[in-house]
Amino acid sequence: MNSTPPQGPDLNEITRAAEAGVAEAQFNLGLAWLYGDAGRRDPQQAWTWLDRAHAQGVAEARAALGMMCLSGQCEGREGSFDLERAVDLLQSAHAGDSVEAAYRLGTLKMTGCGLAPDLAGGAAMIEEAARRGHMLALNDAAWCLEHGLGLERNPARALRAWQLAAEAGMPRGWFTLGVWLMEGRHVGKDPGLARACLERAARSDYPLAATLRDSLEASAGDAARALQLQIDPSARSAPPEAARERLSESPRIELLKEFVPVETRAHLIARGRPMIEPSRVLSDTGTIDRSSIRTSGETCLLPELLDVTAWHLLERLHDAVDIPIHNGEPLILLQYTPGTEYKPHYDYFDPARPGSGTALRQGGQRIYTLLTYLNDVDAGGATAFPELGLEVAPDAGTVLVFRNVDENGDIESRTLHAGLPVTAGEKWLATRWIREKAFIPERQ
Ligand SMILES: O=C(O)CCC(=O)C(=O)O
Ligand SMILES: [Fe+2]
Repeated sequence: MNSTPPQGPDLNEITRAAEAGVAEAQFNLGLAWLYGDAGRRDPQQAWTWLDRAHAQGVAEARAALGMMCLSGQCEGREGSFDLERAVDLLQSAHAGDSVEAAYRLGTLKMTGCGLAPDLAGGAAMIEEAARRGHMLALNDAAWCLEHGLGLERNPARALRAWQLAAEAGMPRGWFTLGVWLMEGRHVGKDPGLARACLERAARSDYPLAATLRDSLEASAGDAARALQLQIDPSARSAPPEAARERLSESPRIELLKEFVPVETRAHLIARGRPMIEPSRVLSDTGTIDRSSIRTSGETCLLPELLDVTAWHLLERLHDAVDIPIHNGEPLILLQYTPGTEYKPHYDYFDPARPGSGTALRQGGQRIYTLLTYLNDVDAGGATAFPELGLEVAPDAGTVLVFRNVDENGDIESRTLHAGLPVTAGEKWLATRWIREKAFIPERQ
């Protein structure tokens, strides 16, 4: 899926070629329908044309069909997921040399989704895709090299990978270089140069880039110099250690401060932003509907679509509460704009409530809630526990952890909580709800 989908006037020509049986045109037309460049999005058309290209041996079309199965558009039907078929299609595409398939299989292997978990094997495939110019793979490979995930930790190679990403125009590359220079991590501290790199990221509207840039007083340097940076062995090598703070013994509530680095936070906002839809809540009848209780926007990062950075955060969150990663519901990204809120509610499923049955069958009770604050909010947006007289400020990088059940596993009504209205700016939050058993969603 590296080629650019056709736009506007070209489309008629491509459609004619596709209808005449030209495989490459069928592939491009499929992508155009998939991403909406054909005027409107139509997964059915996308599937049809990609499938024809696939029948003619286009490996990247096979990879695109695999991606459709992963993202709930199998056979062009919305809401239809098929992990097994996705993996089959991706493996066959990879055998046919698809770069997209190498990248996606790499992430599935690393995260153990649909394939046996294999950190080193997954990282090797991601590196292969990065070497062949796959942009997302370049970012993920850099992350693996910096953090020693599946690849040997190597800041010098990570720096080179971020430089390549920046050079290729990826704002995440500029952002990371800016953060390293700002913190003096792996490279010498240089606020002027950091400002210039963050400015490049901010110009592409990369999340948090403008805020960080504005926090730097020094005059701007020339961002291009960041592409020649070398590792400085005397510089700091890692982000600061997180600190735990207990806010309540019973129910158990604690903060993990400075737990989530700014690159992860910006990346999650960047992933969430294009997919945000109005939030919904579980009703008494078991349906999931829009409601005045919860007026934020949200999206969910399905496990099949996790990238290495998002997955790495989940691993660390689950380690912090010592519960296996498969007990987690998919990560939810929430966006609150001024005036929006999440009114007082419980995260647990009350067994006495008629709508709870289906939810409880999918992995049991929600024993933990982990809320990660992704940005600093200009005003408002605290998380409040009215029964406990407690308010938690949404400090960027902090994780709020609370247990929704007591020592006996019974629901704990004092965990009643609310996301208070945001009064200025935006609030971005990542919510991870963790079940008592492995979470097995009910979906086709
Ligand atoms: O926005 C908040 O602070 C609370 C969010 C929340 O309660 C939830 O996502 O379950
Ligand atoms: Fe909640």
